Amino acid sequence: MEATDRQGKICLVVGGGGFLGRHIVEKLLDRGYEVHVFDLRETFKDDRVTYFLGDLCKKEDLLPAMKDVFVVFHCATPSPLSNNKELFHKVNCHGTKTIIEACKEAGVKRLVLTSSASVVYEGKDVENGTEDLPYACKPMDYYTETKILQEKIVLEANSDDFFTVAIRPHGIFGPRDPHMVPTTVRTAKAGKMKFKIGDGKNIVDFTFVENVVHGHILAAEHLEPGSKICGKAYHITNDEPIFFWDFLSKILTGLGYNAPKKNLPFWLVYIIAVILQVICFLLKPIKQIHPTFTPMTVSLAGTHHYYSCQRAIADMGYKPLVNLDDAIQKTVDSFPELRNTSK
Ligand SMILES: NC(=O)C1=CN([C@@H]2O[C@H](COP(=O)(O)OP(=O)(O)OC[C@H]3O[C@@H](n4cnc5c(N)ncnc54)[C@H](O)[C@@H]3O)[C@@H](O)[C@H]2O)C=CC1
Ligand SMILES: CC(C)CCC[C@@H](C)[C@H]1CC[C@H]2C3=C(CC[C@]12C)[C@@]1(C)CCC(=O)C[C@@H]1CC3
Repeated sequence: MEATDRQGKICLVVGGGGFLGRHIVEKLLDRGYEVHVFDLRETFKDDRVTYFLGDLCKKEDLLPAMKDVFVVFHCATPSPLSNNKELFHKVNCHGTKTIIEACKEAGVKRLVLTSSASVVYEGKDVENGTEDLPYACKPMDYYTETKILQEKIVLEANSDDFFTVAIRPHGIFGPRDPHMVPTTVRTAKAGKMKFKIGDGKNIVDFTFVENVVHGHILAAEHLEPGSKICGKAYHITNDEPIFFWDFLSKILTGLGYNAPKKNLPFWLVYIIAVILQVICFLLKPIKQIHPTFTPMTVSLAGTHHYYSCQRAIADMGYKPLVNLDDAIQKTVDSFPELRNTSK
């Protein structure tokens, strides 16, 4: 899309106050779009942005933000590492249906959903998985369960006059990441990162946030009547699968922490995670506990899960903008507050 074509076009980023959402906002502004943000919370101020505070589950909150909008990016979610079944179903399912209703009422024609490559993951190895893999029959957590439902809702809404596409990133990291890097450092600081889970040879995709943003904007600019991307899902990765524990070790050593050297059997850690899950379930009426080591996180740490992005390369001309080594360095440099000062 030419720069002149972008002028006057309004993009709405639902969840634009979050990690990925704010990076999408910044890149849209750089490319000359007018940008609205819709979020529960105002996490930043920018005179170029029109910020709407509200709950995406309420159509009356959404409609003012949708006036004259060219495309909606929906990247809102409750925190993926929480375990609130009701909230996940409310926001990711009911909320997404509400966004679609509001789009149609406001005359918005394009919706780009941030889905997740994890919609096909159920704790077993996925090696170079394509978008044709079936959805997970037994999702490992409520987050994944509702991301599957959400993607189905959005892709099924695609029609001759309402164009939708789902972008499936995997393992997003980068500046202002609230999940990956802070959780890794917190775990290391707690002395729980002394061991690798499994043999340390499981291969995984980690995707730099700027590459995820690039995939989203490419999709929005290809989302036209008759386009082959309409109603489809696309994996967006760095296209550089890496040993899971090599990636974490680069992040940890980059921030001055020791990388895990020894190994623990995967099955042993998994059994401990399951026992922890049962204990947390029993204690729920007394106290909400969110352990770092859950069956899901342990499985992600001990199995292969990397995906082919050939469909995005072929259909949208996607190509990662930042390679993994540069991305890791940019990320480490962006978290001075997480650096190990005790050495
Ligand atoms: N972080 C990762 O590694 C991956 C994330 N994703 C997807 O990327 C998207 C963005 O994820 P992150 O940026 O990491 O999440 P985040 O937690 O940083 O941002 C989510 C935003 O959604 C907003 N939100 C939540 N409920 C809302 C509601 N009811 N109304 C309005 N706003 C609401 C939050 O306030 C927050 O600003 C999500 O859809 C997630 O499923 C997909 C693959 C990997
Ligand atoms: C405690 C260690 C064993 C793991 C530390 C790193 C983890 C916090 C991250 C490693 C893989 C990440 C991941 C996600 C969140 C953070 C990790 C578990 C997601 C679940 C985020 C939301 C998604 O859509 C899928 C991601 C898969 C990878």
